[in-house]
Amino acid sequence: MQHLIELDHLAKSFGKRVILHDVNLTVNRGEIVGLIGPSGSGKTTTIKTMLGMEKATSGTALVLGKKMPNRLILGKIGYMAQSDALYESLSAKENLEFFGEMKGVTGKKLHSEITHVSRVVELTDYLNQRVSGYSGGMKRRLSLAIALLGQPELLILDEPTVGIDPALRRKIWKELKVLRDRGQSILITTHVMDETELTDRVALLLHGDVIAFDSPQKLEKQYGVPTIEDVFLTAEKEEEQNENARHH
Ligand SMILES: Nc1ncnc2c1ncn2[C@@H]1O[C@H](COP(=O)(O)OP(=O)(O)OP(=O)(O)O)[C@@H](O)[C@H]1O
Repeated sequence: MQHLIELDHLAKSFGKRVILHDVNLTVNRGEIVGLIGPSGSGKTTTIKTMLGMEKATSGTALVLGKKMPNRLILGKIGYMAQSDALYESLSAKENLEFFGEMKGVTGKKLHSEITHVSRVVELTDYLNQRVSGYSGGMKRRLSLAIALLGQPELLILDEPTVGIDPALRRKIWKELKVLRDRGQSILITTHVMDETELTDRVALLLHGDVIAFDSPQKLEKQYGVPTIEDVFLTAEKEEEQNENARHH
């Protein structure tokens, strides 16, 4: 298997509304790929369609070489959805135990992993608290910790750093790089442009198309600008001009 994720001319409409036009994207082993785009550009729809939670209108999506949904494959990836799916009446620790066991991590291994992932997201002191008393940011952090359990070869993280303060965000990125260096692969969506400077490759999603896909450094060079935010603004402007030219 060459790519852990391979999206080939993926398209998705809801009724007459086209959300994804033509999304092409790959994730290789041991790399962090960012998917950025403004709110409503189709990031979550891309992820849900690739995971088979939404049916593609056309095109193909392969995850670990297989078409989703596929239960075996789902057990092998760490997926963090945009909305938290946690057991509110249970403690954080009980949530981690439950989801860890579902992934087949048990006994001492489970407890050492829980200790580690809780540290990464700085929830060690709150593990015995019920999730219903958690803030939004704490719930995001717990969801991320759950996704990391079992050291999955592929992590798919949908806006994992929303509601998380900058210091912890930096720490989380550091951990993601450690995982990447160990050979795990990560697809991460965000609308925080400066976060994508930390990815190996970044796909810019605009109106349901990937308008550019390369390393942040190469994109900055190609567009002759200093940041990914500038790349995005420049690419967006070019797209608009192309659109206008097509209509005149
Ligand atoms: N089930 C659905 N039925 C109809 N429209 C939908 C459905 N799901 C998403 N959409 C529409 O698709 C568009 C893209 O939504 P999506 O959630 O993929 O964007 P996003 O890039 O993840 O945005 P955000 O950063 O705000 O989460 C939105 O306009 C949304 O209203």
